[in-house]
Amino acid sequence: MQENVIKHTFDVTVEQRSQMKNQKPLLLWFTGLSGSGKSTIANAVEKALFEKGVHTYSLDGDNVRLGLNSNLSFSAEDRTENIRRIGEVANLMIDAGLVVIASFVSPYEKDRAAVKNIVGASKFVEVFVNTSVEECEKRDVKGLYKKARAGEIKNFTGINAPYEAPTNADIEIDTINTTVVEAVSIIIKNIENKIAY
Ligand SMILES: Nc1ncnc2c1ncn2[C@@H]1O[C@H](COP(=O)(O)OS(=O)(=O)O)[C@@H](OP(=O)(O)O)[C@H]1O
Ligand SMILES: Nc1ncnc2c1ncn2[C@@H]1O[C@H](COP(=O)(O)OP(=O)(O)O)[C@@H](O)[C@H]1O
Repeated sequence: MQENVIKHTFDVTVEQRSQMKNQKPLLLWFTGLSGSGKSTIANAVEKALFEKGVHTYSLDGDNVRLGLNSNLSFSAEDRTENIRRIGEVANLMIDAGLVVIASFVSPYEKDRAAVKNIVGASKFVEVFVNTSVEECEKRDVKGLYKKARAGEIKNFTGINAPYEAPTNADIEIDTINTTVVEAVSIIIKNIENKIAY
């Protein structure tokens, strides 16, 4: 598509930036229904990493949709574009040497696979926050399930839009049987070797 654009190479490399930060960059990708616990666990993981001196940055559904992706809806096509742009942004942050924590519903398997392809499989860790629709609806943190049931939100994931659950996530967290503290410990254990310089 961009036939007249030629990639520029800079002298300071990702390896040098990584060495300076004493860490290897990584994308930790949380997927799950609205209210499943993505932001809660991602926030706790970022705090734990921050305390260990790891340079992180969090990308979160609501925040990105209020800014960078404010022109996108929740149609299947726009969700795909949402996730593609986030994958590209995460890839730039990886190039900057950061451990990126992304929390998006990301309901389509092919979109998550595309992000993995953008950043490279070795730098992608998928965390499936596995909470049933029934439980998310019971929590209804933002009152969105109530609105969706009342027909006030169309294309609401889990109610009237699909969620394709990952079949081979690197980490799966069942939030009924796993506390936030336990989830953090499972996730940190999984990634500590991957981010160690
Ligand atoms: N129709 C519909 N379906 C799902 N979610 C909806 C919808 N409308 C608004 N919201 C709110 O937007 C947040 C999800 O945005 P994402 O960018 O993560 O969605 S997606 O990955 O593009 O599917 C999601 O935030 P989280 O609750 O943090 O997941 C909701 O608060
Ligand atoms: N084990 C758990 N892990 C994560 N969240 C939990 C857990 N148990 C209860 N919750 C609650 O579920 C809600 C999840 O909301 P949130 O993190 O905003 O979800 P999401 O980002 O997936 O929309 C929060 O109110 C949180 O306190």
